[in-house]
Amino acid sequence: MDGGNGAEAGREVVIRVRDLVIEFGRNRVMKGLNLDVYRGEVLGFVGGSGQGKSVLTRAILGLLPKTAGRIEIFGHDRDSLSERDLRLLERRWGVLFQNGALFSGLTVKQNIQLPMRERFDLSQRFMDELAMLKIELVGLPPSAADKIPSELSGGMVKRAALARALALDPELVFLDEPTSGLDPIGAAEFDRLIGTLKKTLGLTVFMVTHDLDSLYAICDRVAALYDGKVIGEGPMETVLASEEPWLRAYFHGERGGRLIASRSLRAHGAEGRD
Ligand SMILES: Nc1ncnc2c1ncn2[C@@H]1O[C@H](COP(=O)(O)OP(=O)(O)OP(=O)(O)O)[C@@H](O)[C@H]1O
Repeated sequence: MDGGNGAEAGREVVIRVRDLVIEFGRNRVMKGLNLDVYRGEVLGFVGGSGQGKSVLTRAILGLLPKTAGRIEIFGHDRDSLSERDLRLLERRWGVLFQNGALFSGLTVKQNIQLPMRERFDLSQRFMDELAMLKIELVGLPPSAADKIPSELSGGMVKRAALARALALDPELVFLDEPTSGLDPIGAAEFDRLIGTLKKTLGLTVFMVTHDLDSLYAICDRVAALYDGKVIGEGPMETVLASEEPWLRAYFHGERGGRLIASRSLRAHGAEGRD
C-alpha cells in the first residue's frame, strides 16, 4: 500500500479504500478492508458468495453507508465532498449492474440516453447521434437501437447495458459479473470487448467476477475478498502462487484446477474457452 500521496511506483490510484468497516446490525461484513485500483487497469474482484463483493461495490459508489474507514475516488475523500461535487464526480464513472438492469419498456437507444438526460440538457438529435456512437462502440448493429431488451439476446443485452454505462464517456467503469449468463463464446467475446475498450479508451475497470476465464483473459490484477478483508492481490500469477488457504481452494480446487490445466495445454498449442 502507498503512503497516501495518490501514487505507488508512479501509478495513479483511482479508487483507494482504507480500513473500511461496514455493518448491518450485528453482521460485520467489511472488517477493515484496504484496496487500491490503479488508473488504466482492469482489477478483477473475487470472493465467495455472500462475502461482500456487492456491498463493497455499492459502498464505493455511495449507494450504501459505511460504519468506518475511508473511500477515495479520483483522489477525493467521499466524506469531504459536497453533494454538488459528488454529482460532478459521478459523471466520471459508469456502472454495469448484474443482469444488465436495462429498463424493459425503453428501447436500447432510450436506455443509453437516460444518463444523458439526467445530467445534461442536450438536443434529441445530438443524443441520438451519441447513442448510435455508443451502440457502434460496443459492437451492436444499428438495428438494435430501436429494440427493447426482450427482443435482444443475452449477449446483446450486456452490450447495450455496457453502452449505457459508457454513455457519459466515463474514465472508470464498474462491472458486476459481466459474463454471468453468457455462453462461453459470448463470454469470451465480451471479455475481448472490455479488453479493447480498456486499451482504446484508457478505461479503468473494477470488475466483480466469478469467471476464471475473464480473470485470465483481461484482468491486470486480481483482489480476493475473504472474511471482510482483501486476503490476496496482484497479477494472476502472484495470486495463483499464494499459499493462502482460501485462494488455494478457489483457484486450485476442482474447477479452477481444471482451468489452469487447460490454460497450460493451450499455452502449448490448443485453443478455445472452457
Ligand atoms: N442492505 C443490506 N442489509 C443487510 N444485510 C445486507 C445488505 N446487503 C448485503 N447484506 C449482507 O452482506 C453480506 C454480503 O452480501 P453481498 O451481496 O455483498 O455478497 P456478494 O459477495 O456480492 O455475494 P454473491 O457473490 O452471492 O453476489 C451478506 O451477508 C448479505 O446478507
